Amino acid sequence: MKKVLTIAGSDCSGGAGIQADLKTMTAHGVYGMSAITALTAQNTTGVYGVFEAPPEFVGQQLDCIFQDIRPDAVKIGMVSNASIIEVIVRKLRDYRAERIVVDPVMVATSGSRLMADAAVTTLRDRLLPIAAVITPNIPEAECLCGFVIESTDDMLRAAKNIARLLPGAVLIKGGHLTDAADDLLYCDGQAHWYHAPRVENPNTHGTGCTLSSAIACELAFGHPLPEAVGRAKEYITGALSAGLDLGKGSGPLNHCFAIREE
Ligand SMILES: Nc1ncnc2c1ncn2[C@@H]1O[C@H](COP(=O)(O)OP(=O)(O)O)[C@@H](O)[C@H]1O
Ligand SMILES: Cc1ncc(COP(=O)(O)OP(=O)(O)O)c(N)n1
Repeated sequence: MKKVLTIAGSDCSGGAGIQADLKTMTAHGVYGMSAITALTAQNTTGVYGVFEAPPEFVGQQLDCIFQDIRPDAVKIGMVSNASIIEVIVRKLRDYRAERIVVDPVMVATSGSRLMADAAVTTLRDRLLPIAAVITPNIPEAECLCGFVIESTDDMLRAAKNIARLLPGAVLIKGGHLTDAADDLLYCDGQAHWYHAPRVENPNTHGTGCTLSSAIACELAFGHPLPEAVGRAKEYITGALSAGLDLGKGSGPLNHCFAIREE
């Protein structure tokens, strides 16, 4: 069985973070493991508290994982401060971790900050260089490229600009542009578009976490990145389309639509 590790924050309401990642991994038929960077008190209406793990404890979790069950791929989500990022980079380099997917989570869709401003520089300079692919949404891509993204042409310009920051690839998610849900992968100097109709579902909590975990699973199976992204995109569209109406705000996805085996 393939093994995939998520390094991310916990969402007690189960829609995003570690919980979304592990559900995605189980639905893909891989063995999921987690190193928790922070506990959040959140639900479908917002994030009400964040309790960061001490960096050395994040390191201890990574030692326990890599010294026992080596992951085939790693997804990194919420990393709220520079010290946590530094320890993750050091450990992943020491253990020569492969197939690293970085979702540069900065702000939850509800508006709450999940990364300190000061950590963005460390993310850019230290974490992005070890990623096979990074998966910013539109506001995160704007933060990395420094200009406003309002169209698919802007997405391409931003992807080329961000690609200069890292040796790996960039997937800009278009979920925050209004008319469709088209994502752009910029990989080895080539643009790959993934077109999908917008699903009329207000319950989108955890879409970014789910997509990045699904990409990590597909990379663990050995699919080349453009194909892995295509398969992950089908998964996210399916989980959104299957619908689930839980909570008073933007509810979680339905991961039960596709319990599948590879
Ligand atoms: N209403 C929607 N219909 C279809 N796909 C969507 C919808 N909203 C988001 N997506 C897709 O979900 C994935 C996550 O995108 P996005 O919501 O932009 O990221 P984040 O959750 O990080 O803000 C992308 O593949 C995006 O295209
Ligand atoms: C613990 C935790 N990690 C990440 C997020 C953000 O989730 P994401 O899927 O990127 O987007 P939204 O759910 O905010 O739309 C989170 N909320 N909590």
